[in-house]
Amino acid sequence: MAAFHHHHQQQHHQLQQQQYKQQSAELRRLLQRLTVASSLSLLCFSLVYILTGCCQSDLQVENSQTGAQVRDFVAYERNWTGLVPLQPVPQQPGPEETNSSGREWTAARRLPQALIIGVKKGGTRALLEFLRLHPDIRALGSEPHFFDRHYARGLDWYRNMMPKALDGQIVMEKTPRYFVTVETPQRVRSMSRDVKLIVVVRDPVTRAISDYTQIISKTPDIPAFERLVFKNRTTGQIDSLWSPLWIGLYAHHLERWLTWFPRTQIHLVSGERLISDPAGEVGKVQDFLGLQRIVTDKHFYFNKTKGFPCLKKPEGSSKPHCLGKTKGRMHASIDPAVMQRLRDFYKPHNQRFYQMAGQDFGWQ
Ligand SMILES: Nc1ncnc2c1ncn2[C@@H]1O[C@H](COP(=O)(O)OS(=O)(=O)O)[C@@H](OP(=O)(O)O)[C@H]1O
Repeated sequence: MAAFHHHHQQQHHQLQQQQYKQQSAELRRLLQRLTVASSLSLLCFSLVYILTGCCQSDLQVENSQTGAQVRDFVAYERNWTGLVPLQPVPQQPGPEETNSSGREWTAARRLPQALIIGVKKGGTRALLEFLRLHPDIRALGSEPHFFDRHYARGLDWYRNMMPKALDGQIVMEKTPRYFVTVETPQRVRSMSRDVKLIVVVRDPVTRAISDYTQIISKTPDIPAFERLVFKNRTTGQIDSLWSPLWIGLYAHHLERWLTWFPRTQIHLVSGERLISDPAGEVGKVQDFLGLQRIVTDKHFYFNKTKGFPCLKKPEGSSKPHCLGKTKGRMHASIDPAVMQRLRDFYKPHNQRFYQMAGQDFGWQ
């Protein structure tokens, strides 16, 4: 009986041990699962983080006419708003975010009140970077191409692209292609009838060569400039529909804008003077925007190596800074006879443009 009792006790003990082992195995499995789950979620977070970074830079490239150009200014991308959510974010601050005078304390995203609409290769990047020194200007670093390429995404998408701005600050962006795209003026007007428009213009012949220099740097196999400018080389007929020449027909493009906006709402900047007297040209833009002239001579110095004005202290940095390598590059040398033919071609167009502009830009 005692033996039976002992045997029974042993069996019970073994059973208990087995149960205990089973339980601890289950616990271990649970722990393992927990570890795997938490590692997985950590991995997911890391992935999302990395992807967010990737999308941001992809978008920057997509949003510029030239990826290189945006990369030139990566150091300046302090206003960049990060990954653009397709869902609108709440724009109005809550009551706790306004002070007793009703003025907003926190910055909010707003649609732009000013646009640099052109012209490609006119000096638009230089102007935008100079204007960014002004504390009352908040400018988007990249080119959003909203009105010409991404219009279907809607105004909420566009607003979310903009940097946050305080009350009284002017929000702006630059997309040089707006000036020459047919549908743009009407679309801009339907966003706001009061928006201020800025166009940097430059001698159309030099501008065309600058444009061509960029094109050939990306597609080295294209024919020579001298071949592309002519529809028929023997008759000397110019191919005015070739994009680098088409863009330079400023009077034609401005006329279109003037059917939607009064002349007073469009400010023309001389691309040549923006180089020879940046403070003077930026001064006039500040007047046009109704801002105090805060960006002045003091902000610029002439960099002899670069051959262009540079910033003593660009936004968010204390070091002097010039624009990147793709700005102010050596142009392809062009047959002087072809240059002359182009000057003759543009002469009447330029005269008409000077009349509309109410100023002579002094192009040959
Ligand atoms: N300060 C300063 N530094 C460098 N470059 C300057 C500057 N001011 C004006 N420019 C002229 O800007 C030309 C490029 O124009 P954009 O910025 O409008 O080009 S783009 O349309 O955005 O590609 C660029 O054209 P290229 O000289 O043909 O490279 C410059 O002549």
